[in-house]
Amino acid sequence: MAPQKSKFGHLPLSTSGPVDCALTGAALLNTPAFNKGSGFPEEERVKFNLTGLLPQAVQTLEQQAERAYEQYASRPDNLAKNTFLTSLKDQNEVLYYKLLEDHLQEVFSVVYTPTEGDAIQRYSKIFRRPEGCYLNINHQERVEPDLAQWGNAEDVDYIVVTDGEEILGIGDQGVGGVLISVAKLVLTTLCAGLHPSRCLPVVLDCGTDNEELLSDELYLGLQHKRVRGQKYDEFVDTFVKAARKLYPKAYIHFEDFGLKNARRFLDLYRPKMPCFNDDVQGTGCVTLAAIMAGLDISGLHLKDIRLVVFGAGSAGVGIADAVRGAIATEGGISHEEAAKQIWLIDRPGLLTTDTEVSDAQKIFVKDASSWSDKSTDLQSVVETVRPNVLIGTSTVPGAFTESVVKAMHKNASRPIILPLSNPTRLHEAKPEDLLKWTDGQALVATGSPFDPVKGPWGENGKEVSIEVAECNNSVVFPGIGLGAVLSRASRVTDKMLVAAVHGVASMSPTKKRDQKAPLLPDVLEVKKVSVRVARNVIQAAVQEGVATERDIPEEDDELDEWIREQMWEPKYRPLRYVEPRTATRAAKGELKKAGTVVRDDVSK
Ligand SMILES: NC(=O)c1ccc[n+]([C@@H]2O[C@H](COP(=O)([O-])OP(=O)(O)OC[C@H]3O[C@@H](n4cnc5c(N)ncnc54)[C@H](O)[C@@H]3O)[C@@H](O)[C@H]2O)c1
Ligand SMILES: O=C(O)C[C@H](O)C(=O)O
Ligand SMILES: [Mg+2]
Repeated sequence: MAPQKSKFGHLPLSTSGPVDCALTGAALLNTPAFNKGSGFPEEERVKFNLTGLLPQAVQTLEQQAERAYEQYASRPDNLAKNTFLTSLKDQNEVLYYKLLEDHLQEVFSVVYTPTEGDAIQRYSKIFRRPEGCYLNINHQERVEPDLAQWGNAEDVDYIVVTDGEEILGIGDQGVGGVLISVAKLVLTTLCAGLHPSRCLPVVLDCGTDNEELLSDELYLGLQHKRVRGQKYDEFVDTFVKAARKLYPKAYIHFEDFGLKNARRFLDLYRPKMPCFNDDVQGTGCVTLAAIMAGLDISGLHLKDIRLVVFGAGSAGVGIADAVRGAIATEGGISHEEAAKQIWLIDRPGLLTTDTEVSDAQKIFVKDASSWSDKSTDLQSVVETVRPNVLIGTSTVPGAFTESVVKAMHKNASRPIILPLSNPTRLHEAKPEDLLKWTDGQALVATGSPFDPVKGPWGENGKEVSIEVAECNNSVVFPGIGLGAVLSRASRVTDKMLVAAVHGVASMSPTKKRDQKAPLLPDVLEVKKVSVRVARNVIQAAVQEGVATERDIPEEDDELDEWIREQMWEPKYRPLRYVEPRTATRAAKGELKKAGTVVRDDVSK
């Protein structure tokens, strides 16, 4: 079968056309990127020496997905389901993504927040096979050769890297953090069609300060305290430099680094390469989009915002920055002026000129003298500053008490309240309580998924069901990554991020003027959202002069088609046999877990 040519010509990520493969027999069945199991058609069974290794029936991907779903559904709990899916991914990648796509709503929380958090905590207990690239702080000379095993310069588009120090809200998980890199990449494929074989999950193993892991003899990482200081900085820098050298086009996504490091590395590397910190920037973008949707419903504007952020770490300050930028841009005022509308609270209470703060927090501190006669805890701050938006990124469950919420509601008829701490048990409040305490008036979105809340908040006390949007960076990071990868952006600029926010906000169900609509698009819309976000990001990259890809279509419709054509989909593609001697490394299946890289035929 001749490779299908796109009307756009050369598309490095195109997913149509046959796949070159030099593997045969059992080796082919054991290579998840090529394996089709009972889905191998008759002629491929003959050509690739599979007859005798498979039962006779040739089944469709749909039939296989049905069977796999039945097996999945029979697992007793979410962690067992998560483990089942990990094994499936290890056997047949197309079938895995097909199952996820067919049951998106149901599986989202199983492959991602919150169940992935449980899998990470139990990493060394439930481990079966390695996934991703494990780098060792004690052997920095091996960073480059270890990373080089993942392919040639053209083979990697997207890298997620973590050092495992601040995983979700569950703290230091050491080497188990690799599973957050894996999960974020599953979403980039599922939600934005990044080619699964062109994504690379990395964990920087620096040791761990988690005593439980240190005393667990089954722990799989370096069993010593976290290395910090100069050696740690050198390790991160060695990794970044090696990644840039080996895969010069790859986009680097930093995930779940510790508070002190997340911002520092972002500031250091951002001006030099296409990189992104999801906890700071992704969370900032999606939360700003949710706030904008909430303002729309309550008839307010960015200039009216009075925002209290509880938990001023990576996510909290990232959100504050995004909101500050938006207020400044809309109002044509300085960032210092805009910061006056935002109050940050952390362990010591409100951050004031008397509190020790980080560089990133500095712009938000309030004059201590004007607070000298007042308490600076959450309740007092809410009573004093009368916020209309309250955000939780503190990992303190239940911090938004009835009394705090009622005090806020006194001055804000439609308070926007976003408890974002993950996993679910760490949320600052439950949606049902927030709605109960505010007579159904709170505009709520949460960091992890929650069921709709029923209550007597319709006309004449009629019972209504209120859907709660998930305000998770997963709404936006896949689309930002897709846009950056397709435009081959040399940087990720502020304007590209603002464009992403507008992309998400434009798809909020509240645009239909439904006062009870969730603030953000539903998970089922996720691919459409990613295309929209990618379009905005690409257009901003072109305007900013950082897009290095030529031939990017100008018109919206054509650009959307160009984006969609390059998104990988879970479909079986015909295999074309190539001699091992002449095969590329990818086709030989030598790369990544003994062979999950697939070279797209159309790029030749
Ligand atoms: N929904 C999302 O998309 C999303 C994105 C990123 C982070 N998060 C969640 O947000 C939480 C924080 O993540 P992070 O990366 O910012 O972590 P972080 O460690 O950088 O920040 C947490 C902050 O909360 C503060 N804090 C702790 N106890 C407090 C208390 N009693 N009172 C006030 N402040 C307190 C800490 O001092 C720290 O500054 C986590 O639960 C994480 O899962 C959610
Ligand atoms: O991973 C998530 O669910 C969101 C976020 O990146 C977090 O660290 O909590
Ligand atoms: Mg995170």
